[in-house]
Amino acid sequence: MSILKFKSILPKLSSGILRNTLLPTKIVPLKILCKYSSGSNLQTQENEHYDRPKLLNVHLPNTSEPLKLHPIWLRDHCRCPECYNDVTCQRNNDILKLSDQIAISTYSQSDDLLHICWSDGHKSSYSIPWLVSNTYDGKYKALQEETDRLTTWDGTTVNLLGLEPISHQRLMSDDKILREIYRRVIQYGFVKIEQVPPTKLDTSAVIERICRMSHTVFGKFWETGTNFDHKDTGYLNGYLEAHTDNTYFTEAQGLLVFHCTHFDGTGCESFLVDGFHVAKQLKQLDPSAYGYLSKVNMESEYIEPGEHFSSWGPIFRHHPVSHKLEQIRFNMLDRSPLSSIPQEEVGTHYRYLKTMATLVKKKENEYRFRLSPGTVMIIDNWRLLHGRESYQGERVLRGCYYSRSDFMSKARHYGIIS
Ligand SMILES: C[N+](C)(C)CCCC[C@H](N)C(=O)O
Ligand SMILES: O=C(O)CCC(=O)C(=O)O
Repeated sequence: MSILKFKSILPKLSSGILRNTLLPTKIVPLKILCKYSSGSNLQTQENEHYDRPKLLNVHLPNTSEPLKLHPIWLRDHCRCPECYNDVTCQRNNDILKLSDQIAISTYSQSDDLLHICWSDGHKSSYSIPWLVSNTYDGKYKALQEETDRLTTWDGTTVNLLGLEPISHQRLMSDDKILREIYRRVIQYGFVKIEQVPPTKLDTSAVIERICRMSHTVFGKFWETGTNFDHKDTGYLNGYLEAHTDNTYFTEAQGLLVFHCTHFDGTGCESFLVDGFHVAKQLKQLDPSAYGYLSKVNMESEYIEPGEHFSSWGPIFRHHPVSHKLEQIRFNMLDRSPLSSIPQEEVGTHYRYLKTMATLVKKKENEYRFRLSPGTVMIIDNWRLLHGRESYQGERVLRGCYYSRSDFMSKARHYGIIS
């Protein structure tokens, strides 16, 4: 086993709220002094095998375990212009040309770079902070151990978040506010933009300034209250219990944007429920209900002339690596006929579903307010549930969806998630 020692400080740790704490936000130029280990530390394993190769061990300061690097991984991750196109940020390599027999001929170090000459004559240089933050130990394992840093709330604590209003004028003139908008959505599940002129043009300009509108079956920039061009209760004036949208899409739209541009009537109070808070309550109240609703697949559907959407999944969906709660799919109106449960077991199913629905409907969990002309609201549709009371009179609600992938791409760009 080859051993390489680096004596230095570790790269600065990230401050992003959802970032893995072990990952550097950027590669900080480091003064790393490389000291090769003495003869006794330089070991060569006998019986080298494809899965038990000579690993290059890089000793970093303040860590007990060395960073272990397999030659084939290192050769595959060469970032030279021949192997990697840093304009397209894509690899150039053909994986089948990557030799299993590849071996390190020599290695050296200068500042924070590790240089390698390969047995095939190729030369590579790697930034050591980059190696730390892109390998199993530095990234994947850290992601598995990540703790939740979101701020969940109920109907009382939501008023204590102390969020400064964000004005239309500020949004349209100050690029820096965009990061804050993304931060609030990720941290709290919603954000409001105030003093937006209640016109179609101004609403769409606000929407487009933040992210791309998504084009779904409902169109891009939709309007309700004035038409019934999609056969959904959202287009009518009745009571809508708290729900998430698009439980019937394979990827539910990530964010919802609402702007009530006209209201002349009575009723129509809106409410939001922090589904992640409800999840915590359920876990505490009835852990087996939480476990069940995290596991059992339910089908949801949306049907209108010419369309039939369907998707399967549990109510609580967890991240495949961190196992943290990632998405709530909860819309009791859009449930398909229940076929995923043998009839003998449906009693338990309804009992768990009702336990969850009771928590969702708990008054203490609801953040109540009126959506009124001037306020554009962005809501995390993977976390918050939204609803409204019935109303009489005239109302125009405009809005759009942002896809999860699009919104998270920007949040990552702003350094809020990793
Ligand atoms: C938001 N907008 C009015 C366009 C569509 C509403 C769709 C509501 C539907 N029941 C669902 O849960 O997805
Ligand atoms: O009309 C509203 O305020 C909410 C509509 C709604 O819940 C929906 O369209 O999903």
